[in-house]
Order: sequence, then C-alpha cells, then structure tokens
Amino acid sequence: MGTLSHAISPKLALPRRDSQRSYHGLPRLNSRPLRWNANRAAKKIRMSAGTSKRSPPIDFSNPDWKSKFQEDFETRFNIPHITDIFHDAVPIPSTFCLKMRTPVTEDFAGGYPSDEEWHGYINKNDRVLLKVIHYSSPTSAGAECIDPDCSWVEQWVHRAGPREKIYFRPEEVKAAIVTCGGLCPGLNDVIRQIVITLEIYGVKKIVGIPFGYRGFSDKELTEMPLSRKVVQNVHLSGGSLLGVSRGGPGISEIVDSLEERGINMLFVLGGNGTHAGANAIHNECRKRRMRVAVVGVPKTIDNDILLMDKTFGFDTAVEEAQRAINSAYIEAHSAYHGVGIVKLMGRSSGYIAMHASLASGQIDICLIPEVSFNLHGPHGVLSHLKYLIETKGSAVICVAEGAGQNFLQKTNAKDASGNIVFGDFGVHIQQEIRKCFKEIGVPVDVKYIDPTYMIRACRANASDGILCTVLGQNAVHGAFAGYSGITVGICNTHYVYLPIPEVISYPRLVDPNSRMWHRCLTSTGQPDFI
Ligand SMILES: Nc1ncnc2c1ncn2[C@@H]1O[C@H](COP(=O)(O)OP(=O)(O)OP(=O)(O)O)[C@@H](O)[C@H]1O
Ligand SMILES: O=P(O)(O)OC[C@H]1O[C@](O)(CO)[C@@H](O)[C@@H]1O
Ligand SMILES: [Mg+2]
Repeated sequence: MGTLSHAISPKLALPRRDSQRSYHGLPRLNSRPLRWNANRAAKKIRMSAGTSKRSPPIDFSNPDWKSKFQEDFETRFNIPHITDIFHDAVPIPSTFCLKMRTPVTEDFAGGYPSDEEWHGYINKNDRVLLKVIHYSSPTSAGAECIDPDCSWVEQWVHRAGPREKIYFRPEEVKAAIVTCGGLCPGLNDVIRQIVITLEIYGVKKIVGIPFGYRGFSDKELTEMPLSRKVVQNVHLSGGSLLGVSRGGPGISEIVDSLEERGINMLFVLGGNGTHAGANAIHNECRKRRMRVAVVGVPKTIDNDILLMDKTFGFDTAVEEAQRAINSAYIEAHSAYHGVGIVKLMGRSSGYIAMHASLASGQIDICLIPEVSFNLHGPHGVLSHLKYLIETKGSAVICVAEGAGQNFLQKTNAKDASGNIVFGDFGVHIQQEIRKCFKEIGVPVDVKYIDPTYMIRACRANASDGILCTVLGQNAVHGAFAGYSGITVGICNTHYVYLPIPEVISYPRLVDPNSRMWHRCLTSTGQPDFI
C-alpha cells in the first residue's frame, strides 16, 4: 500500500515554488513594461481562475471565444453531486428548518419535521461572482485578464448554504470529522459547528477520527464520539480536539476504513495536501459506487488556497504575529543600533509576513518567498539596513519562513507528508547582518524572534470565529445537499462551494504586482533589493 503522498494524481501535484514566476502572466515589479503576447494570454487564462488541465487553449480569433470560455469554466466549476453516479437518487425535504433549532432527540418515526414558513434555503442555481474587478488593461495592478483586451467575462461559482431538498436521511448518516496537516486557529470552532449543524439536521452518529488520516489506519486509535455536549466549549481553546498529523495511510486504506466504519459523510479539515487527499478519497468512493459525501474545509494560516478571500486562522495568525513584531520593535528601538528580526510561518506564501508587516506599521523590511532579493551588493538588503541604522538608528525586519531559501544549503529533508523542510533563513540573515556590520566597523545589536508555533496554536479571534462558523455550517449543508469532492470558501465576502481540484492546483502566492504588495512596500518604504 502506497503512502498518501504517492497517491497524488499528477493533476493535483503541487508545483515547485518559483519566485521568479509572475502568477498573473504579468512582469515582476522590477521588470520591463509589459507587452502582450499570446503565451502570456494563455497563461493568464489559467491563472485567472485556477489552473486546470481541463482548460483547452483559447482561440481569440473565434468570435465565440467568450461563451466557450464560460462553458469551459462552468464545467470546471461544476460541483460533483451524488446524482452523477446514482441517477435515481431521490431527495427528501430538508430536515434543516426553523422548527429544528434544538438537537433531535427522537427518531423520525412520525416523519420528518417540516416548516412551511421557512424560506431560508439556497436555490441550487444561485451563483456568486468570482471576479469583481473589470481591469481595463493588462498593465493595471494585479490584473487578471483573459484576452489581450482584458474583456469582461463573468465567472460564476456555486453559492453555499442549505438546500430545500437533501440526499441523505439523517437517521442513516454516520458523519466523521478529521483534521490534518499543521495546527491552525479555529479548527475547534469548525469541528464544533459541523457537529452542531449535523445535530440540527437530526444526525446522531457523529465521530471524530483522531490524529488526521493516520486515525483511519492506526488500530490503537479509536473514533471519538461527538455531540453538542462534547464540543460545546472546544472553541475556547486552540489546537484540535481530534489531534492532527502529517503523512498516513494510502487512499484505498482510508476508503476501506470508511466502508468498515459505515461512514457516509466525511468532513476533512486541512490545507492543500489534505484536500488532495480528500479529492482522492472522493474519487475512490465514486469508483466503488459508495454513497459518500466528502467535503473539505480549507485550513491554513498560510492563506495559500486559491480563489478565496482568505482561509480561517489566517487573521488570527496575523494578529498574534503583532506581539512578536512589537517586541522586536521595542528591543530594536531601545538598543543602540538595534536590529529586530521576526520570522513568520509561510512555507511558500508570504501572506502572513506581508499582512503582519502592514498591520504593525513597525516593519522596515519585509522579505517573502515570492519576491527575490539580494542580501549583498549596493542594492541588497544589508546596504539598505546600513542606511536605516545611519538615518533611524534602528530597524525591524520581517521574514517569511520560505524567503531567501536560495541563500541556504539545500538539505532535501522532507516531512511525513512529503513537504520540503526549509532551512532557517532568520538565523542566516542574523549572522549575515552581524558579519557585515563587523566588517564595516559599525556596532549593531541584533535580536531574533521566531514565534513560529505561537501564531498558530492560539484560539481563533472573533473574525476567524465567524468565518469558521459559516464554513462549518456550509460544509454540512453541502454534504446533505448531495455534493461531494467539494470545499467551502469565501469569495468576495460571499460563501461558495468549489470543486477541490480548482483550489489546490497550485499554492496561492502573493502577486508581486498586486496592490497589496505595493501597499506593503509603501508602508515599509523598502526599495527593490535587486
Ligand atoms: N497529494 C496528496 N494526495 C493525497 N494525500 C496527500 C497529498 N499530500 C498530502 N496528503 C496527505 O494530507 C495530509 C496533510 O498534508 P500536509 O501535511 O501537506 O498538510 P496540509 O493539508 O497541506 O496542511 P498544512 O497547511 O498544514 O501544510 C497528510 O496526511 C498527507 O499524507
Ligand atoms: O512544523 P509543522 O507542524 O510541520 O508545520 C510547519 C508548517 O505549517 C505551516 O504553517 C502550514 O500550516 C507552514 O507555514 C509551516 O511550514
Ligand atoms: Mg501542505
């Protein structure tokens, strides 16, 4: 039996990060002005709404290209439904209604409760607009264009929420929740909402799978029965009630386990890797003609899932990072020629570092994996640092975990899930600063703060708490509506269902041409380090 990492389909393989790449087909900040070319256009099509092998190249000379693009888009963003396999599946009226605000304690012997007055359902044809800016030129900051004229092409995705008809009878449901990957603030909030919502539908058999996908194969680990009573206060602390892990069994072993346990609703909380696993589980269940709904809830402080405004836990991580940045600032500011360095998580995406720098207003230099830089030389980071020490007397640097890896020796070390383990660039830059200032005979007092796990082991803040609540509830609504192989998200402040492959075809990265990165540069005042 292969490991999960071996089970990845080529389509879902996450590409190597390449900080030189422009993720919208536009030049990097420091490159020459853009000139349109067909290759860029083709790349842009892929990048504007998630890469997919299913997207054929577009022939812009065809007057119908727009409608063809939209047709293709609709196919790609179609959300798999139980009736795709079980054509004769018959829905029943939803048991989620206003009369069901408390957990069901009795069987449905007398029939399903209904509420004629309840009109809070989402029509299955409701859609949310994925892109809301009409860029008039490909040179506009952050532009995501499809054709050379940046034509307006509407891209609609499925609106999330409770449906009037459901495809699972609550008394026949055994639901399981599993949390995989690293920790993230809000995991417990999502678990709690899933359990509470399942109970409102009338589900009685709800279990937690301990320690990620490993819990499906490790015979020492037993399912954790879940109920409103068990989860009532779990959101008050960080971590995961169920535990997390990386690595684990192969997909067929997991699906065997689902069959043995009689699980027909699986809620999977995790990042890119976990979602690749969830999609493979969904496909295997279909292959075996199992009536199972597999629904993901994207979890990552790195905010590296495509197409979403943000993922839960990100806000909290950024907020928690403020404490580290402020400490670094105080230390640097109070020392003679003080330099504070803060390293923040973000394996391939610099979102935490960028947002934490923006929020704090105390960062002079922000280094992220998506934007390459020199350390040495007249335009390098060290030269600017020297200028800051001369003019301000102190400086604070924020580095993302994945930044500057090209300066470090490659170890080829991988974690249990196959993710590359990075070297510590924070330590490296600290040493380089000391060395450089010693050479030029300028005293410098460097303090390095690495709050790593502190920013993700904490409890969710209020805004993440709300996001978790909505996502958890929508995950349950999606499963009952008969969808599988989907994940939940927030797009332009509205809640949506997306097919898993579209959100994980590559990790979402900070666009160096985006307004947000430009705002960060404006705020720090840092130059281009090239
Ligand atoms: N391509 C894949 N196909 C199937 N399963 C995978 C794949 N990649 C990772 N997994 C499994 O998903 C689980 C979590 O993966 P991983 O450790 O990469 O975390 P993640 O979900 O990406 O979250 P994080 O943001 O914390 O990294 C692991 O059990 C791993 O074996
Ligand atoms: O030490 P662990 O648990 O593998 O987690 C570290 C990783 O988790 C992440 O925060 C993703 O969740 C990455 O930024 C980081 O590299
Ligand atoms: Mg991952």
